[in-house]
Amino acid sequence: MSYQALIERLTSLGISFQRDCPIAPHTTFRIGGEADLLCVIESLPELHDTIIACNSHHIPYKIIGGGSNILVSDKGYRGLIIINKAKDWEILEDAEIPELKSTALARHRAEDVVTPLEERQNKVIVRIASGIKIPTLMNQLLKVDISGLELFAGIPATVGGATYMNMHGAKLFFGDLIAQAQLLSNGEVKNVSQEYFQFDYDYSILHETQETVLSCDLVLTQGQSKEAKALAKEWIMKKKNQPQRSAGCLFHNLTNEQQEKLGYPTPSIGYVIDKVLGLKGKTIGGAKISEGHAAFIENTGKATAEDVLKLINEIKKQMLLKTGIVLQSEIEFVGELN
Ligand SMILES: NC(=O)C1=CN([C@@H]2O[C@H](COP(=O)(O)OP(=O)(O)OC[C@H]3O[C@@H](n4cnc5c(N)ncnc54)[C@H](OP(=O)(O)O)[C@@H]3O)[C@@H](O)[C@H]2O)C=CC1
Ligand SMILES: C=C(O[C@H]1[C@H](O)[C@@H](CO)O[C@H](OP(=O)(O)OP(=O)(O)OC[C@H]2O[C@@H](n3ccc(=O)[nH]c3=O)[C@H](O)[C@@H]2O)[C@@H]1NC(C)=O)C(=O)O
Repeated sequence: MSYQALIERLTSLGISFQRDCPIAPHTTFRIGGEADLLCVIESLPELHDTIIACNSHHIPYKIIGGGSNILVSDKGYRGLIIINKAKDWEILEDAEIPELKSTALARHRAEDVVTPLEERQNKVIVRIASGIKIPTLMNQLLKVDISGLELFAGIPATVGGATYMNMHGAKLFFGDLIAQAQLLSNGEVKNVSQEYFQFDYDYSILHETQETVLSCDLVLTQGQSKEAKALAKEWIMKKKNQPQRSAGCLFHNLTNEQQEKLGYPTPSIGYVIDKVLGLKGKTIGGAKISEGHAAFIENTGKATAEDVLKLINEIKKQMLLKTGIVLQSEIEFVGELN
């Protein structure tokens, strides 16, 4: 693959890049080989222009947001890795507040659904660039007395990754808050509403279309920041056992039907890996099933992607043997993995 034309284009746009650059520092796992090319973009016009340049020179690219839901191959990535750090946001004054649907209500029993701070009369729409990290955004918004993200406190995802995966915190899904989004689709910018995404558990239509989220218009709450701060603190505390050098929960929790059929007290896949499969603490190379929460694999220092994959396969094998359930891993794989 020749990168010369792309390099010339990026240079003329003033976008700096590195060759043969390690991807691991841009992921929460801290695992992965080198990218042939890697650039860090700081604004939406840069993100837009970089993708257009890749398309016109037929160079594969991959966007990394928080890098919190990916496992990067030990062989790295052939193409351009784009680290998205576009972080502007603005309140859209007088924007119409649409009726929104909830993935949570479609999936869980209504009485189980936790909604963020019930009193939501004073709604506000905020347009947010896709590269900002959720904790940074939450804190900046709380400073101007806007709440609504507290159930996602402590999740190191960006707005783009959270949309792509329909991130959840408790039983609130990120897509539940999206009024509209601005996507880059085949070189064109388009506005789409919540319905377009077909949000489900760890799913949006972006898995099929490969469009890029430039920004999202979120319906948030004007006020209640004091209560929101307390709730955010509570969720951060609840997650204190979860390891940092990981990619979140590796598998979906059980469905209500699976849980009932197996007679387990919780749908938590962490519970199953720990108490049913007895695999908590199992280690392959530098990868370990976390002692803090067994749905996480953690990098104890020098784990490779191969180590993590072997551990994932071991969990899948034991799960199938003991419960008959075929587990699907929920993380995205980047580059060539065996
Ligand atoms: N509940 C929890 O405690 C935790 C949850 N998570 C989950 O991790 C997710 C990952 O977020 P993040 O770390 O930012 O994502 P990542 O950087 O890990 O990227 C994950 C995927 O999101 C896609 N993506 C990233 N940015 C964009 C964008 N602007 N437009 C379209 N697609 C994009 C990429 O797909 P591609 O380039 O192929 O389009 C990639 O495959 C969250 O949604 C959350 O669900 C993670 C950790 C903990
Ligand atoms: C980390 C993620 O989200 C996490 C989120 O952080 C936590 C917040 O409490 O709630 C979910 O975990 P979870 O369903 O395992 O909830 P927890 O409250 O941690 O555990 C539920 C029950 O399982 C038990 N449990 C959990 C882990 C474990 O190793 N052993 C165990 O016995 C716990 O004791 C508890 O009784 C999300 N997981 C999924 C797949 O929905 C993610 O999606 O990446």
